[in-house]
Amino acid sequence: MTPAVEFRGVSVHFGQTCALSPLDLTVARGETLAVLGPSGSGKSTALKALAGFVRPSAGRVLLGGEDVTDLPPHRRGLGVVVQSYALFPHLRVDGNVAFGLKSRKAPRAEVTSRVAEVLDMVGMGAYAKRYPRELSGGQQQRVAIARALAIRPEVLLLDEPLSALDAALREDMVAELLRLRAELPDTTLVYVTHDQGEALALADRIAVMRDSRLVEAGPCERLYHRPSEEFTASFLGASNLIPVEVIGADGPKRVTVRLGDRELSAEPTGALADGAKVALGVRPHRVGVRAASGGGTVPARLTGVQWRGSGFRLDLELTVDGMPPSAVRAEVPTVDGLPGVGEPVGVSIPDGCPLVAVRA
Ligand SMILES: Nc1ncnc2c1ncn2[C@@H]1O[C@H](COP(=O)(O)OP(=O)(O)OP(=O)(O)O)[C@@H](O)[C@H]1O
Repeated sequence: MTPAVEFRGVSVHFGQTCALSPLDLTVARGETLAVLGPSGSGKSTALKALAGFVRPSAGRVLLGGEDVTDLPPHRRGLGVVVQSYALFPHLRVDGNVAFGLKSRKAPRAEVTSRVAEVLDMVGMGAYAKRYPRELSGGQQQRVAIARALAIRPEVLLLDEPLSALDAALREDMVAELLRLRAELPDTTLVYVTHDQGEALALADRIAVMRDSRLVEAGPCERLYHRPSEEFTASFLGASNLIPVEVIGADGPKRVTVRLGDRELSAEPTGALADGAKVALGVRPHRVGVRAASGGGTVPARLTGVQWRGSGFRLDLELTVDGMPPSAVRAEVPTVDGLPGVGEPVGVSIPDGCPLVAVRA
């Protein structure tokens, strides 16, 4: 089927600065793609190239199979929501939401019914006559989403739509976006965020970006549990990357690795070339910490303890003979029975963690 969105070798330069290295990426109709990456990784630039706000230096942008690279933003038929709400301050809520329909010369009756419909969709039906300044941040962002949806776009672009809101409100808004998503099964969503929680909650697939490049793209579950790239493992789920030595393959999906004098079974996430430097990706909550080393544990030193309310974050340094000290983070429910900071401890790592090939 023709993809709803297609980037074909799209790159963007601002003078000497490369803001987007050639990007090849497709989004299927009805799919939610999260574009995830740290600040300055090129996420917004990719979205702006798609929306028509910046012109690619090379490559083509296609919507529904049609090349729109040379079309201005308003002729691309996209809905766009940005971080800063960008509502028109002099227009009431209904005026803001009607704006796109009026500029498309929609009949008055259609404008009225559609405005009421989308405001209800985002739970803002009772606020139609307010001005943006009379609304909270979360309410303004709901209106911005309603405004973007009013023209029934096939593709809705959201650029960090929740980042101006406080943490509790962001979680409520994610739940609302999921509900809205279910009401619009055919609409394609491209959601730019630096927040992995939002990406995992909302997206079908994630495109991970770093340094103006696409690192890898794939279904959320695959990227979270079996990332191919070291950066994905550390950024998505804050995996520890523990250097290990591969000592044998037990089939295509299992290899045995050695960490000190411990042998562990691990799951490879891609082809392992001879001599590849590999790391075991271990989430902090899967790292076990005990008082003394021995008994199947890896020797380590406790370097820091932080109480986080629901549990503790422990910073550790693996002290394996023949290996440089390696920092590891653990999340544990209790520190009862553990020695103080600076003391030796034993770290246990479960079988079945993904093995990430690290390029030398
Ligand atoms: N108008 C511009 N002129 C020059 N450089 C730019 C411009 N816009 C972006 N860049 C640069 O391009 C790179 C990618 O920026 P971009 O805004 O796409 O990143 P981002 O991942 O969206 O970051 P953030 O989450 O901070 O918005 C950055 O190095 C940025 O400084």
